[in-house]
Amino acid sequence: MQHDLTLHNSELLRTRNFIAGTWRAAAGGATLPVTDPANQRLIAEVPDSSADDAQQAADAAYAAFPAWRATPAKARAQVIKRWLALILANQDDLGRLISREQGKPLAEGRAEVLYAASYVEWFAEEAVRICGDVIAPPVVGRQMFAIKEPVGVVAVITPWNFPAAMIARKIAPALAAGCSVLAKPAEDTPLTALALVHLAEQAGLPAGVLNIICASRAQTPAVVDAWLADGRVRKISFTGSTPVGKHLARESAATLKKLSLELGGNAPFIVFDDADLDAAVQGLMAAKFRNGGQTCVCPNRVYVQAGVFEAFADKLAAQVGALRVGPATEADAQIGPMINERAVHKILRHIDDAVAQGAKVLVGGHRVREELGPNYIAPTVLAGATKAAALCAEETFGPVVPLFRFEQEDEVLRDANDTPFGLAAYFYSQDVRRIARVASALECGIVGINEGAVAAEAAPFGGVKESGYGREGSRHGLEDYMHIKYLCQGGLA
Ligand SMILES: NC(=O)c1ccc[n+]([C@@H]2O[C@H](COP(=O)([O-])OP(=O)(O)OC[C@H]3O[C@@H](n4cnc5c(N)ncnc54)[C@H](O)[C@@H]3O)[C@@H](O)[C@H]2O)c1
Ligand SMILES: O=C[C@H](O)CS(=O)(=O)O
Repeated sequence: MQHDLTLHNSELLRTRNFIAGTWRAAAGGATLPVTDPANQRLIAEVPDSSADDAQQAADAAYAAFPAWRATPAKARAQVIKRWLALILANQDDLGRLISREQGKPLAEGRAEVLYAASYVEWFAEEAVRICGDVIAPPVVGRQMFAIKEPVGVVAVITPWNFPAAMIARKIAPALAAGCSVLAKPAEDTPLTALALVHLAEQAGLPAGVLNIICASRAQTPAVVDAWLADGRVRKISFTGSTPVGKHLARESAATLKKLSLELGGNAPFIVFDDADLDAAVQGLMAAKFRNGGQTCVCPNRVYVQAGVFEAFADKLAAQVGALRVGPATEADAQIGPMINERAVHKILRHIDDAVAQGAKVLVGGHRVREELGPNYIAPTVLAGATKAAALCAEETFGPVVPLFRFEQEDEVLRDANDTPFGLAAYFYSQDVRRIARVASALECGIVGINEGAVAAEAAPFGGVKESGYGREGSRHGLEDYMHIKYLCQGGLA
């Protein structure tokens, strides 16, 4: 059953699983609703899959892998390029689909399509540059080679905050490497992923090479656990929360699967007293309020050196207070609804906890636009939060900026690194020696130096510590979908 989502290309609204080249309902016939976070209205219903569906998908992917692996890299690249062309040709519809099911402003939805497409383009090009080594033999009569081979069947599990980009930056390298794919998108935002798979089918991807099944939060463990227990599934590529990432790491040990884990963050954003304050404010606005703060790399703690604290706080509060909150249907909306009530409750808990411990609300701090629904939070700046505040240890994943004052560099580096997470960090300084020291001292995978917008397909994206391991994008992104085989040929003396 579908509701009022009109697309230029109506074929993009898919409400079935895609297994072995056919669109089908869940084996048990169950469905789950996909609702618009802007107003809680039903958009469509998709299959609520079970372990049976997971098994069927794994059968299909395993059967399709040998032929796809044997397909010349150039031919694989051509299919991926056709997929790219179809994604770009459907940018408007895909952008609207993203905004509708995830809630982000339409401009951000359209931009995400281009971001997703940039990964597809990157790995279409990388596919034909997979090279190995010819090794100088240490003894006479021997030839030695190191070749790269696809790992096999890959399960990709993705979050709701970037419904197109997160799945594209997994499927594209997997296909480029010659792997076959099992995809399980987030229960809140399956429609974009289903549309992308439809376009991959249109691009001529052979049946069984790419399979996608949807599942509710309740059914997802059964689906993914079936893949975890299946020895034919040789890799899990996961983007999501650290607790789920740890679960996948534990459960994949039984069959020693290769893992890529892009997990939670708790990014510090540091403003030193020698920073360009206007640039720092702009950088923070870009990093923090993209997708309403619902990104894994957005600043979660903002440290400002004492000498510039008041000036920075004033500049920031003025900009944050001017942000417009509303649904994607409002052209001037800059901050959309949060994804669901659970997310809203966490954000409000963080604000209330910080205030209870002495923080002052400079702007925001409450729900807004409640006539539209319960998921709208006012962009918020807090000053004077303590280290004991929940928002210091936990990822808020919303439009909340807690400002912390600091005196010395060594003090702020200690605080910045005082977290089990290590995904992204940002700092603003114009002192070249400080830039070198701080960039080296920060414990994370991504550092923005006088820059708040770090995402790019050419960059290795990933974290350290409990933000996971593996890298997505860049020339490193393909390695996670391949292994190296050493060939030693003797008898040539
Ligand atoms: N590092 C990154 O690139 C990155 C990107 C986006 C989001 N994230 C992180 O993801 C989190 C927010 O996304 P989320 O709420 O969708 O995360 P989540 O971990 O709840 O869900 C992510 C995916 O895992 C699935 N899942 C949930 N429970 C599972 C289980 N027991 N077994 C198998 N799969 C399960 C979900 O259905 C979803 O598809 C945040 O922590 C954010 O930092 C990280
Ligand atoms: O939320 C996580 C995304 O990976 C952030 S980004 O779009 O890659 O910067």
